[in-house]
Amino acid sequence: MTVIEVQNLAKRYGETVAVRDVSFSVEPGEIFGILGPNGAGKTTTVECVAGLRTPDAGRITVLGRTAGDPELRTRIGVQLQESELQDKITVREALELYSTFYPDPADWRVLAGDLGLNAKLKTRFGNLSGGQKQRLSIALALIGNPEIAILDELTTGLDPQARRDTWDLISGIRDRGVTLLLVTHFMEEAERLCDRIVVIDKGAVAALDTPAGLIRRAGDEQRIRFRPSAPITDELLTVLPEVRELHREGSRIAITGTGNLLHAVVSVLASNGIVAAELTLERSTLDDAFVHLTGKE
Ligand SMILES: Nc1ncnc2c1ncn2[C@@H]1O[C@H](COP(=O)(O)OP(=O)(O)OP(=O)(O)O)[C@@H](O)[C@H]1O
Repeated sequence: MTVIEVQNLAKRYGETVAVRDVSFSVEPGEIFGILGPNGAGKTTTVECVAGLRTPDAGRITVLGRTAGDPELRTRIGVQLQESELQDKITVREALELYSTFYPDPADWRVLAGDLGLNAKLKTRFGNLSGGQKQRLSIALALIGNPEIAILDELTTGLDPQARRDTWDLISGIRDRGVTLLLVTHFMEEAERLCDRIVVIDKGAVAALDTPAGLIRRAGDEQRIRFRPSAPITDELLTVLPEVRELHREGSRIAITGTGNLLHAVVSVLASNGIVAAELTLERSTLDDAFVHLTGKE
């Protein structure tokens, strides 16, 4: 059974069209990413899935029910960008309070440990750093042992180590069978975590694919750089069908091309008795795919 089904979602705020036409479906146990430039409509989309906003048009079903159905409240964990906690509440109080909202809550002590909050249990929310607030909001999204967790900008504000720890935590949650819907700006995060990604641009779907599939769409272009051990002519390499462009950067040569570029270039050099020193190879990344699809850096 499809866990989340979004069909032709549309939502506007007054004159602003936030979501024009978005459709996607999420399978059980998937980590499904929503990627897109600022203002693309990502948060509005997940808020509609979470039942926090009512769509103007389209249909959303979650676990077989219409989004917003009160029965879904305890089955979905939501972490949104803005936390609604009061400044005076301590971390421990928040965790204990949220545990009482659910029929089968997780052990908040374990979650606090997993999210590195143990030393902060007595700290008031208002005195937490941005990263600590973020970690608490992730813990609160997971505290009800949800079947689906919706995480919006999950690692924004976290330092690189905390971000990696959170990725491990997310992978662990998926391994327990939870389906995850992630909104993210971080390409590395999307590439590392997501099984599939929908790219939303100006309120509509620009692409829906696996991270590798999106990267392929950006073109299979590669770039190699090296320093030849002896002078060579451009023609030696530009005649190769794999080579699209050759530049000289001082004593180094930079080549872009496709297919089995590295093998083709190194073979020609070797047959001419030339060694490619300081050789590097770069491939398209999800960043390239994103720019290709949305035209935005
Ligand atoms: N409550 C609101 N009232 C009016 N306009 C809104 C509201 N929330 C969002 N918008 C507008 O709707 C559009 C989509 O916003 P949304 O927050 O869904 O995009 P987003 O892709 O999540 O953006 P970001 O990456 O910046 O968080 C934007 O133009 C935004 O200004």
